[in-house]
Amino acid sequence: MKIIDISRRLENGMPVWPGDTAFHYEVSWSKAESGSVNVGTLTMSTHTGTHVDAPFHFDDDGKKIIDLDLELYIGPVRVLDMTGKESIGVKDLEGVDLNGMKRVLFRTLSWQNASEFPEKIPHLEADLGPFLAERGIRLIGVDVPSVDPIDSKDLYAHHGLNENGIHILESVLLDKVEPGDYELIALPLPLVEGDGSPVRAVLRTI
Ligand SMILES: N[C@@H](CC(=O)c1ccccc1NC=O)C(=O)O
Ligand SMILES: [Zn+2]
Ligand SMILES: [Zn+2]
Repeated sequence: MKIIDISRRLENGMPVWPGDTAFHYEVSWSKAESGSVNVGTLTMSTHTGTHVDAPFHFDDDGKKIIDLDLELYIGPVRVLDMTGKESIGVKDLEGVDLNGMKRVLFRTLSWQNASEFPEKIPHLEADLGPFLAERGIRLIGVDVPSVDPIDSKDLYAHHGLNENGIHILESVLLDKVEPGDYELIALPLPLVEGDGSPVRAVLRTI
């Protein structure tokens, strides 16, 4: 059994959503000062790097991170090849076997330069929510920072998935992952007020 880390590295200077808080880590209390330990301070947006969205991110009445069912974030997942697509919809999933799967990851490989925030990403189409829900999917993950276009304000895909009970994992790193079946572990932090949370996402070969 092998563990594949599909998390983006969290480091100063890393790309973040345009206009959002930059990621910053520093040792704020050094061993020289404290006499015993280095202690760090983090400043970051909840949508930094590999992260999950809580429905509260796009719905004032939606669930917060602490309310999410952890069962969703651990278990069998199918990685599907979606390379070369401008958007992903039902048309791309016809004939794809999702039998018994609760979790799916779309591997678009469209975010080529990891040190820069992408200008254009493949988005999910509105027809996907009902289609995936009917087939039992509860969690969807993408290797780009959003399931909607970067400049979207209506966030159709976010809402459409949420209305169908499907949760969202964003900015996983699938460059070294072959399509197929794995076990996913991607647990959010216990953020009581959180609209999103960074996760350490891994795949285990089965
Ligand atoms: N929907 C995107 C994030 C997003 O839209 C966003 C993230 C940080 C700061 C501003 C954002 N959107 C502003 O319109 C996401 O779920 O990660
Ligand atoms: Zn997000
Ligand atoms: Zn999102």
